[in-house]
Amino acid sequence: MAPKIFIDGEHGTTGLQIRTRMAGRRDVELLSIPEAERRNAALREDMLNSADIAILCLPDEASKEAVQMVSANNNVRVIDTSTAFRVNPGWAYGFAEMDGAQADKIKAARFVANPGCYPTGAIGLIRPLRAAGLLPDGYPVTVNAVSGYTGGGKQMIAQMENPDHPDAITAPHFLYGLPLTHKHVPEMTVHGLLDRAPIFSPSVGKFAQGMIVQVPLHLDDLAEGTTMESIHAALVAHYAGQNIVTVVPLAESKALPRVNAVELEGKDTMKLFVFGTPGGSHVNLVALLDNLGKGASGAAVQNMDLMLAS
Ligand SMILES: NC(=O)C1=CN([C@@H]2O[C@H](COP(=O)(O)OP(=O)(O)OC[C@H]3O[C@@H](n4cnc5c(N)ncnc54)[C@H](OP(=O)(O)O)[C@@H]3O)[C@@H](O)[C@H]2O)C=CC1
Ligand SMILES: CC(=O)N[C@@H](CCC(=O)OP(=O)(O)O)C(=O)O
Repeated sequence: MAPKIFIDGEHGTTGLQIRTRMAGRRDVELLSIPEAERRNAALREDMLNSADIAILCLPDEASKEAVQMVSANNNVRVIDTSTAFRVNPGWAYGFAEMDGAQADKIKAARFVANPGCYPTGAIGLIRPLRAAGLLPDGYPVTVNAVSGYTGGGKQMIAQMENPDHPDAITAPHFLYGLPLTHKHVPEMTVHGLLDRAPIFSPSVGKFAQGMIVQVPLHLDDLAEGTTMESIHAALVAHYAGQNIVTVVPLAESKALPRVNAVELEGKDTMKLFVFGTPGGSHVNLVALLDNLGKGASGAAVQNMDLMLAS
């Protein structure tokens, strides 16, 4: 019998994209509730407890309630796409490529926390350098990013797409998270293996799906002898043997005049770049992804497939 999957929040931005990715699959059975009943708690509880895997695409508080609804039922495994459980040690962090053991942890887990979109880029760049000893303790990491507006869910989509919305946003590109306390900072710190929280400055552009995450570094303050080439080599070694996260060859990135935030729209992969000048004193590490692909729905389906393979 095909495993049953229930997407709680299936009519929201992340949920809909997961549904699209599952369309036509015969190896799983999708349980579904009509859109008008999406907040019917009794019906949701029933569906959640009938699933082999429940994928939660809800705000944090609703996710916590959904987890409560299945906590006594060991037959149900959970993938949560919210921020609620990402630094909870009882949950596996759903970034399979972040180190060699992570895919097996996800396969075996009952509870999997799907990473945030920005942390996927930031951790993807930072963790291999921490693991290789290139990024020393105490280094003041900064993370600057731009996201497509679908990252803000249904509400921001309406603000960006509907000029008559009472809170319509007309800016083509805006900074937010200005108090520097964005909810993704703990996750970047813990899974980036950082001993100091990074300064994180996010922004949104007037495009639906796509994301650039930048981590600029001073080579003089890294482990002695670290160069642009050794950073690139560490990333290449870290991501060897899989095809979701690719490290762009230095010769290729050197020839690029610009990086297009929407290049990976609709794709579930991530590209990493190392920019700088050979012999120079600075590098800029860049991750390119779709906030709804490897940054959310694509990662959730990848995690579901790992869990089903266990
Ligand atoms: N968008 C993105 O790029 C990413 C999103 N995420 C996370 O995924 C989760 C979902 O976000 P997103 O899809 O963007 O949000 P949306 O607002 O687009 O969708 C959320 C869905 O959940 C429903 N919902 C809200 N509260 C409840 C409740 N109490 N009970 C049942 N259903 C409820 C909403 O219904 P209603 O329409 O009635 O409000 C809506 O259908 C969030 O935790 C978000 O942080 C993670 C990574 C990236
Ligand atoms: C553009 C935008 O608003 N983005 C969201 C993050 C989207 C994401 O990664 O989702 P989680 O909330 O699940 O972490 C934000 O900054 O809150």
